[in-house]
Amino acid sequence: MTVIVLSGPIGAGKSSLTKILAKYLGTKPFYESVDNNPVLPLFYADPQKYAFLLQVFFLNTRFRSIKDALTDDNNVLDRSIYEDALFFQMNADIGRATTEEVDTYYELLNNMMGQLEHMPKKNPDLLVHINVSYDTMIKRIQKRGRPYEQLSYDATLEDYYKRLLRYYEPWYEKYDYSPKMEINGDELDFVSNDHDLQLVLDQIVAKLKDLGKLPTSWDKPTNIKISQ
Ligand SMILES: Nc1ncnc2c1ncn2[C@@H]1O[C@H](COP(=O)(O)OP(=O)(O)OP(=O)(O)O)[C@@H](O)[C@H]1O
Ligand SMILES: Nc1nc(=O)c2ncn([C@H]3C[C@H](O)[C@@H](CO)O3)c2[nH]1
Repeated sequence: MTVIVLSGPIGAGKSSLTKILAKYLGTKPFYESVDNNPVLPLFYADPQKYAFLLQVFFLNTRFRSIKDALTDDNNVLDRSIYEDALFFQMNADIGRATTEEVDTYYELLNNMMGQLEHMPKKNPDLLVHINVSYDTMIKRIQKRGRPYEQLSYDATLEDYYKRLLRYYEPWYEKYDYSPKMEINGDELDFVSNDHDLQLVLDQIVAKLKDLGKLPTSWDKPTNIKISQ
């Protein structure tokens, strides 16, 4: 039984890999609230006003997802509570939260993280982090086409996205809730290239076997087409 959490910048491929991994390993995917998130378009239209509200929205859904996942013990999460503060701190650092909002946010987050310590399973089994460069990130954002994420919608998004990428490296180094591994999302096109996809899956399966989370005899499923 495994809980795998994915991480990585916007458009890195987390949702795509979550779907594939869940199918491949026979586990249940949990997706981030994006298309059903009423605050996200408000945030992009007026980040100053909505940064705190958006964070509380995400934090709440991520808390629910990680609790459910740690209970089910058979899940893949496309982003998780462990990444929440990265976004909020970055927004706070560029002046999008008051001191009171920052204090309230961290109290709430610490409270929630404290609750997780009382779960029978306390941590995920593996973090899979997808690294991408700025150019790849922008290409993927364009490919997916959410209007409010485009640079043409707001030219300051270039700085926002570049800044976000800079926050990921120290975040990954510091992350210690579980074993972790990185995927090169620039070089490996696991969405449209079956060879690359198999390479990524082989890396993840090898890591899970190393960790004793998959039996060494585990073999890839033969009855599903993973790229669909
Ligand atoms: N490795 C890849 N190669 C080619 N295209 C990719 C790759 N990963 C993702 N894509 C494409 O990039 C777009 C964004 O991917 P996806 O939604 O999986 O990213 P995400 O990390 O979940 O994004 P977000 O953080 O915004 O939720 C999609 O159109 C997807 O098909
Ligand atoms: N401010 C903020 N805080 C978060 O925790 C967070 N998580 C995701 N996002 C934004 C990025 C993509 O546009 C979109 C999908 O990832 O949602 C966030 N934005």
